[in-house]
Amino acid sequence: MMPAGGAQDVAALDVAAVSHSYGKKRALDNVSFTIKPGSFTVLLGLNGAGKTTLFSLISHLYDTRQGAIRIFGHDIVRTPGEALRRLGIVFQARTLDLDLTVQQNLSYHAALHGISGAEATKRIAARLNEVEMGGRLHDKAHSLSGGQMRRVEIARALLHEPPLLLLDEATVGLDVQSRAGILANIRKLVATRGISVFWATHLIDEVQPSDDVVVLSQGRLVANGRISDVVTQTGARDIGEAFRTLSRAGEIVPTGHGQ
Ligand SMILES: Nc1ncnc2c1ncn2[C@@H]1O[C@H](COP(=O)(O)OP(=O)(O)OP(=O)(O)O)[C@@H](O)[C@H]1O
Repeated sequence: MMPAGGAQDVAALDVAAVSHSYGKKRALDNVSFTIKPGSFTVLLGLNGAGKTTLFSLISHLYDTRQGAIRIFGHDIVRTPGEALRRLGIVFQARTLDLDLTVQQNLSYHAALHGISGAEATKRIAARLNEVEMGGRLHDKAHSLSGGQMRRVEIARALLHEPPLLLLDEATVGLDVQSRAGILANIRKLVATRGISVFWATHLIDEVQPSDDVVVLSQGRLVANGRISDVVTQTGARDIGEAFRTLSRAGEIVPTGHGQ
């Protein structure tokens, strides 16, 4: 099933010539790329590459002053309501209210999107089941593990049925098993529901050759395309080596990270 995001040929996300500065610090420099509908696209970059800045612009936390960002054709500055309706976000920082139950956390978010009553109840149950958290509806958020909280946040981000989901370092701080479980869950959503996912990480082991990738280094786009093609273009043996080469091209590999 394809989600109702827009025509098939419209990009899920179109980032066009976007720059952003904090005072004199240029965090993003003329970045352009698109994300195809129904794809899993990885945003790779070492610390300080500009990933969080890019996500803040896409989610309209910051104004895009240079360049344009469109979500399924809707400009985030000119038509933020239309654009944001199509976007779900899981931030790096934990955002559940720990004193509320899982259901209360999700009901609150549903209400913000104008979803209430039986429809909210139905959607909350369906989304929690998808992330294997259906049995925890009435538990307080503080009783969940870090990985379980992340799953609930993913369910919450999908309540308004956005066709594009952004996740900013969603697996940071989790153990290997939780990381793998969450990643598998998200990949399943792409395969079964046709959602487009933009997954920011600095962990190479979360990437598969068939994924699309956007590589940022020091605020510049240094590679974009199917991972297997990017690996071939850089003459590397694997994505790890390709990423190290691309990071060196951006002159940002810190001591001990490059070789
Ligand atoms: N509020 C701010 N004020 C000044 N400089 C900032 C601010 N936020 C980010 N920067 C700088 O902009 C650049 C990009 O930062 P950003 O947080 O977007 O990178 P990132 O790829 O998300 O890194 P990390 O994984 O460490 O969060 C960095 O050099 C950072 O120091």
